[in-house]
Amino acid sequence: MPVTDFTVAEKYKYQNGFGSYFETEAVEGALPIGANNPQKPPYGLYNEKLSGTAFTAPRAENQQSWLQRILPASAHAPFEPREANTFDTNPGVHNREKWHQIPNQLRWDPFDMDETVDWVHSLHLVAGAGDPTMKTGLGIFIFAAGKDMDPREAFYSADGDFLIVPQHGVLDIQTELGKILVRPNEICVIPRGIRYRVNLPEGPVRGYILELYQGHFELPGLGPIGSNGLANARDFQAPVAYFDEDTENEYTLLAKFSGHLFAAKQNHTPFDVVAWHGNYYPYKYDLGRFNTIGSISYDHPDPSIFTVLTAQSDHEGTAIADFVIFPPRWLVAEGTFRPPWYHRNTMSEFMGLIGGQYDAKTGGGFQPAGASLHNVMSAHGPDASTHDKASNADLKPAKVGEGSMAFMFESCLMVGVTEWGLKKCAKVQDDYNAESWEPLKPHFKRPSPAQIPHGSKKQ
Ligand SMILES: O=C(O)Cc1cc(O)ccc1O
Ligand SMILES: [Fe+2]
Repeated sequence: MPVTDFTVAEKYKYQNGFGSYFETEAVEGALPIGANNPQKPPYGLYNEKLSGTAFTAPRAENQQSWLQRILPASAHAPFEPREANTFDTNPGVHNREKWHQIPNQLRWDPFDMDETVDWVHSLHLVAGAGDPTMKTGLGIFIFAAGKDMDPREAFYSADGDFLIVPQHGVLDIQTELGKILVRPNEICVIPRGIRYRVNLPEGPVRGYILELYQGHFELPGLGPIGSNGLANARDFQAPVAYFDEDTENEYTLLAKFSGHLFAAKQNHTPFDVVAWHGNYYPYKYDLGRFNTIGSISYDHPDPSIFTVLTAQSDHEGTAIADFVIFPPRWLVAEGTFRPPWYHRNTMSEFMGLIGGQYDAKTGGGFQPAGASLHNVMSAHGPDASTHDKASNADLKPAKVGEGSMAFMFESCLMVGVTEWGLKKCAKVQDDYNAESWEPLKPHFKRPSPAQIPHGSKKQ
């Protein structure tokens, strides 16, 4: 069920639609009419373009917004490196950190809360591929924070778009373009460059982030499903313009740039956008609104039917990142082994669990706030206890995943694991294979020799 049903009063106002062209004014008349660069913009504001794609990107892909603000984003002192020895989320490039490329199936126990840090310092890169300096690939982060960001700080990532999946706690996000409240079972996307500040109104938070170093997320094509279904465009919500007015106090702008942290001072608030229009903006989506589609005859379909958002590579149908969910749903397939099949995938699969239990792993080792990684061609599938139950189940219609939400970041890229992800976090389970697949028993019943025309030898 949706988190944001009609009975829950929302703290902030939104405008609805995915990829829509929005206009929003916190002060009526702040957007110039019929021009982007009038000699004298309304109310003495500055206008500023924020480009999310190359100027010359095809019209259908082009993303940008025009911001009407009290002072331009460039009005700050030069950036200085901050925490250069500790803040590095771009392994390989600066040689302090390196990727571990390993074929093992990996599973992590729930990641710890950390109440001592704010949003910026809560970001732990666990896995990824590519390089933000080349605008290729993705980074997968775990976040765990217990402190509000300083009210005089704003953060942005020049490296990519953040797809944020909270698992615990509430994120109150003030962005340049307005405010968004994000709770578990909701997600939000903060595109590259947008400045924001995260408050934690209900205490500690924890969750997952996919940072997309190339392109942007879009809704998957629906093919024969038709014009509605899966995540519907109107359920995506963008903030309305909201601004602070402060040109007296000192603020710090924090930038994540090639995985490193930089800081610059400025003597005015970064949150001074009075109005904006465009199609480059942060947005949120309530996973409870996903219209889940599945087999109503037989067989287990590909999980692509559960794709919420996709970011395509240059090869259509092959994603740099798919965000896929496994919501509560009815399984009715007849004569079918209903959980996921055993498989090896040319794509890599990183999974997390927001709450409840995932129907492919009923053995107990895949827990909320934990994770798993099945890399390119790393074999996986239901654990032995799930196989046993599902092979003998009475195939009545059954609701799976009640109160549960698992998700997958699926990528065509082989993902490496960081030193933190493999060792420092101390959450990798050493009994994943032993618990999941090694206990599987052969059930092969050898037919009579006449039934095996080409022969085979029993050892
Ligand atoms: O491995 C997993 O649990 C994810 C998954 C689910 C599914 O229903 C089919 C394929 C797949 O990779
Ligand atoms: Fe899989």
